[in-house]
Amino acid sequence: MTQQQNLLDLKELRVDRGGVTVLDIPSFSLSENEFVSLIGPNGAGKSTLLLSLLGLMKRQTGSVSYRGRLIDSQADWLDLRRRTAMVLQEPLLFDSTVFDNVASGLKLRGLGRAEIKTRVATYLERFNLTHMAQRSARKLSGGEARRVSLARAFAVEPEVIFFDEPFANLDPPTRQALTEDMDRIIRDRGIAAILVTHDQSEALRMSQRIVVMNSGRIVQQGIPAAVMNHPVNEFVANFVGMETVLEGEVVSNRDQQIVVQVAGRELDTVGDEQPGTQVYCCIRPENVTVSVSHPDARTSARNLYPGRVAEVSSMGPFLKLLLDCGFPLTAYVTRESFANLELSEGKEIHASFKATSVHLIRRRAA
Ligand SMILES: Nc1ncnc2c1ncn2[C@@H]1O[C@H](COP(=O)(O)OP(=O)(O)OP(=O)(O)O)[C@@H](O)[C@H]1O
Repeated sequence: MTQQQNLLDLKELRVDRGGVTVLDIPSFSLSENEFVSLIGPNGAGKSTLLLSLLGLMKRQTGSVSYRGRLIDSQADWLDLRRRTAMVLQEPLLFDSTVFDNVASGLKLRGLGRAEIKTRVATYLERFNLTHMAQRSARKLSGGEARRVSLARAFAVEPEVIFFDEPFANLDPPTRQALTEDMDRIIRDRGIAAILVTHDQSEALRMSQRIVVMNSGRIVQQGIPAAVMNHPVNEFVANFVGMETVLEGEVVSNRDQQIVVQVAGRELDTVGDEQPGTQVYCCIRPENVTVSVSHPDARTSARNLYPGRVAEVSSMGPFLKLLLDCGFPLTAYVTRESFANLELSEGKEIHASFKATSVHLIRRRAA
């Protein structure tokens, strides 16, 4: 794979608000075509980081470079903002038609009337808004208004796009439809993106990299499966919820009975995904059963793997077992089961879980 050029590079950023340091980031970068999600609890500094990357936040220290060039004048910041677009949780539409709202960024950038008309028509169509072009933006539902704000952002054909919880409070089907539309355009046009989200499924589905923030700092970043399966500390482990997340590829689908290939093994699950689809298989630790002998073949669990206990750690009333079954798998057992089964690190076991316990999330190709 060729080395991708960094689009954005941020160095030594410190932001103080009300005498308190709310952001302290030694470095952060975004590559060409990359999709990064920022996750973290309320107040972690995610929105402040987005605003800082665009020079929209007063900072104590820090520099931003774009395509290797330091941004060091007001004209440079304006040029950077012209190449980017931002979508916020609030659609912030002005009191005019849907068409005018989508056209607004293009007028600001000085495009001619004919070009604006064509461009707006293209993006209204891509976001399924053509039939409401002349509707008042004031009379839209929450989901429609978000669609308009997305169309407006994409219409300027940005090189980088920033999303600050653009789908919060939308019902799951609307959210799913919007993320799919957005994902398609991002891939088609090779746009780099940073998404702030509280929805980890969304972060998994969309991103090539997840950045976990807490108290103004980046505490971990990496490919989604690495962050989910190998949290660097207790904070990240608690925050990401400790589900097992495995990268795989669907190899067959017969009447929605799906087989996914994961690290050379086959996993049975259910769903609509077709062969060739890249997916994450998410398995909650409470759905994994551990036994020391081969369990009765008549169990309803479709997935059964020999393995061994790689690591044991305490989780209050439970013990958390990290199992090595050729792929990592996390399971919870009670202290009583742990003693009865005479489990210990290194012990050989069988792990099983039902096909219906595997939650599939489509994954962006690397
Ligand atoms: N105007 C302000 N004055 C003082 N402190 C502020 C101000 N705005 C934000 N902060 C503080 O900066 C920190 C980072 O806030 P920020 O909004 O970036 O967090 P976030 O991770 O985006 O949170 P959320 O998930 O709640 O949107 C928080 O501690 C917040 O209280």
